[in-house]
Amino acid sequence: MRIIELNETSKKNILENLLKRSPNQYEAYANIVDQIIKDVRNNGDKALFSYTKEFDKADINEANIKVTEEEIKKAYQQVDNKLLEILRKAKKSIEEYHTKQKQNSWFDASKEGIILGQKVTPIEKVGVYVPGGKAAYLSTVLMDVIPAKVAGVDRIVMVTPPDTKGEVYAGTLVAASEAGVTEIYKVGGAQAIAALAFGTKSIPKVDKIVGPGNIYVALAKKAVYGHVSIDSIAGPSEILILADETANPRYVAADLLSQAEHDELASSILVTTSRKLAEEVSTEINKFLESLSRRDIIKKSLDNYGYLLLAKNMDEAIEVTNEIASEHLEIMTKDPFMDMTRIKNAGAIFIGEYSSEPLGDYMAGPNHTLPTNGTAKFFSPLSVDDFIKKSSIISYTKEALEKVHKDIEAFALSEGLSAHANSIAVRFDENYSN
Ligand SMILES: NC(=O)c1ccc[n+]([C@@H]2O[C@H](COP(=O)([O-])OP(=O)(O)OC[C@H]3O[C@@H](n4cnc5c(N)ncnc54)[C@H](O)[C@@H]3O)[C@@H](O)[C@H]2O)c1
Ligand SMILES: N[C@H](CO)Cc1c[nH]c[nH+]1
Ligand SMILES: [Zn+2]
Repeated sequence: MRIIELNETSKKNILENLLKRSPNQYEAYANIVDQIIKDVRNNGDKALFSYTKEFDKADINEANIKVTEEEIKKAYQQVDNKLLEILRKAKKSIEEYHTKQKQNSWFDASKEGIILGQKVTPIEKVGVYVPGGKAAYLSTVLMDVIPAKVAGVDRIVMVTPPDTKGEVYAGTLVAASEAGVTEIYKVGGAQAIAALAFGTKSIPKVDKIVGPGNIYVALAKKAVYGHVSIDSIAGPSEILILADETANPRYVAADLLSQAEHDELASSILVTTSRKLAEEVSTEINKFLESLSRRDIIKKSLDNYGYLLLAKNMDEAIEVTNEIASEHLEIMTKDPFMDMTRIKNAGAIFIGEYSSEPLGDYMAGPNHTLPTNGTAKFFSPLSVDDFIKKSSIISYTKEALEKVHKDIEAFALSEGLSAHANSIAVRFDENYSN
């Protein structure tokens, strides 16, 4: 991996290169995605089955699209007990963490004659996309479904692409059942997103779609936004490690490699004040690489989007870290908690040398569906908030309204809205009494 000294030009070039990975840069795929969505909207199941045949090479029809109880039972028989135990442990910590995010309705009656409040209601029907192309994402099932359950969502509809035999990986089915999914359908890609957004004979229309996926899925979510709500548009994985001379180069190298294996488009960046550390990390990466299974993906991702960046001092290191706004940020410095207080933009922050990123992917409890491609500047991790909505509550007695009625009427008239003014005034019209 190359070592690059930070200056204005190198910073600009790196930021531009990283943004090439954004779903916003893939308009070339938009035509095919729009066509798939239109087709599913107009032709329902027929289009859905035909795209599943074309892209997933699977024969799916009305009779086999929905995963049955028998298929779930069979999946449990196929899954190792040890894995089931691990899934349950992960579920417990994800549940504990997300329960702390829960917001309650509140009512304030502290002013005479007035009750104001906020009523929290779960979204009724949610669609969860679980990727099924290049890898099985059991952990993503837990991360996307558990916050919906904690929020109190009634109906959780999961979609995931089938294999060529028309089946879904047993581990994915078990994770879905453990997490509490209501129903599972064997469809993927843009066609699955369109089906959830508009409904077909086999698949129910939902109110919101969440979950990561490839470029077709990301663009389809973007296209149906407005017909349904969506979470953020998750792009390829990212890690940035902020480290000084006290960091262990082996740990830094191992952690950079962990996200590189997700995708050729994943990005892995070290920002350090120590040239010695950068050189040692480069050596350690080469040593580890030989023993890793997804070497080809890792090499491509490191060649295109891997950087060892040398900063003049911690101020410059933190400034570029905030500018990149990485999905995952690890801090391995002398005083990582103090440095964390200066971080403004990051999806998840891992503090200290024993908080390696995969801990957050699987077990710690916080969500691993995080903002990518610099969107941590304005987006947050998937959370219970994504599965609720709020209604404002307003209740005034006659006496309370009387104190402000003249102000409201004047305010309304200043906007030229006499019917608004009238709706208040009519209640204090002395010619009529109730
Ligand atoms: N951010 C996160 O939390 C997170 C978690 C897990 C996975 N991911 C990401 O999700 C992505 C998963 O992608 P994937 O491809 O493995 O699975 P996927 O399920 O997203 O995509 C597979 C589907 O893509 C469609 N497709 C494939 N080729 C097509 C074509 N030529 N035209 C139209 N549609 C086509 C097919 O319908 C297929 O079912 C990866 O980029 C991974 O990094 C992110
Ligand atoms: N690191 C990914 C999110 O960027 C999530 C994941 C799932 N499995 C392993 N990792
Ligand atoms: Zn990961």
